[in-house]
Amino acid sequence: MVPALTNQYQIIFEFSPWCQHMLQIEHLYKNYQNPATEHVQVLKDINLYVAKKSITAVLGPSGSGKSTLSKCVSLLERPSQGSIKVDGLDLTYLSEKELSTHRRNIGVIFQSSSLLGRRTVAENIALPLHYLGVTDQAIAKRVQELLENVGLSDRAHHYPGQLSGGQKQRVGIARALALKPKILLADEATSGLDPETTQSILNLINRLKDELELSVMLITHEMDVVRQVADQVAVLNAGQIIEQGALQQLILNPDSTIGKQLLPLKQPQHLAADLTLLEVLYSHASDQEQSWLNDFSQQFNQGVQLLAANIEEISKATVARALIGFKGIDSDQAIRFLKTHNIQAQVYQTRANNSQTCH
Ligand SMILES: Nc1ncnc2c1ncn2[C@@H]1O[C@H](COP(=O)(O)OP(=O)(O)OP(=O)(O)O)[C@@H](O)[C@H]1O
Repeated sequence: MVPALTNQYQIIFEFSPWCQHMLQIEHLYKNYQNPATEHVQVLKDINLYVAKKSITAVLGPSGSGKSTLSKCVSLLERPSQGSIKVDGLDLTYLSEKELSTHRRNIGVIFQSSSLLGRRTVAENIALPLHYLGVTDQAIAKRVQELLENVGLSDRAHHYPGQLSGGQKQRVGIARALALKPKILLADEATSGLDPETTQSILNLINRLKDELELSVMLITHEMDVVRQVADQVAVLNAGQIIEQGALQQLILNPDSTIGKQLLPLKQPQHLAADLTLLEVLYSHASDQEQSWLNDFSQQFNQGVQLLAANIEEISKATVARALIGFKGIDSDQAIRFLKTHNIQAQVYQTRANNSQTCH
């Protein structure tokens, strides 16, 4: 039973224009109690928000709880505690009957597109509409629209067995969008696809997000996927979120572990012992030239060596992590100078130094 007061608040929240997050997961816990096993806590105090027209990636190693989180968000599994609000409405309070209506707001794409092999592409896409009792004429129109959206108009009468992995996934996306959901939940949607197909599926999800104003939660273990499309990133480890934030902010945070993994720096093999080493981090608009290395040399009248660099185009900006080395310049002075160029710098700990510290 939903208390009357809570219902009122839910209704006010549902229609309020200032509710900027389409999906709000708050203090979510999931425990399992199997007869064969002891009490298992799989998710612990998960707090996660997905804004309208944005992509939040949930990244985590095997066993970290990604599938369980996905099942909780689509309410295939009931959370043990906490709330899952879609457009302001808490789904965890709803009865199974109410849930069957509200679940339509969440379209799910799975790793293997799980299509019915004996149904054509058009019939697979039409399934959710059939279950809802939509008329044949309306179904035909909607399926045509969806086929165009995912670029498969010429495959309507093919069977899944006649499609490539990427095409099957496009059918899965069309089916997930059939009921015009507000949220698209992509659960390992590109796992097992080659890099080119992965890129095309991510481009499609990105385009549909903008055109259909979707909020996307993308569950993945692939770093490349996150780099390519995520606006926000949350890292799940042993059932807890250990880091989260905007993709670019995490990369530009020198203390972020996921930032280092998203934009790693390869340490050169041989580093002269007398070099002062700085790790630098910066971003600038992709059409802006950066001449900070020249400026640095001129300022200190000393040569500077660029020893390693990883430069990526991320969220329409150039983001770089680099290692520079120089002699005869005070490192604090160098760090202060770089700051005037909006470059963050810190003294670089070589692996040899790090292992000395550890021992
Ligand atoms: N029904 C269940 N009963 C008990 N434990 C479970 C149940 N389902 C999942 N778990 C446990 O929860 C943990 C997280 O599992 P989950 O499948 O969510 O992880 P994952 O991050 O999706 O892993 P993978 O990437 O390998 O699919 C695992 O230790 C798993 O054994």
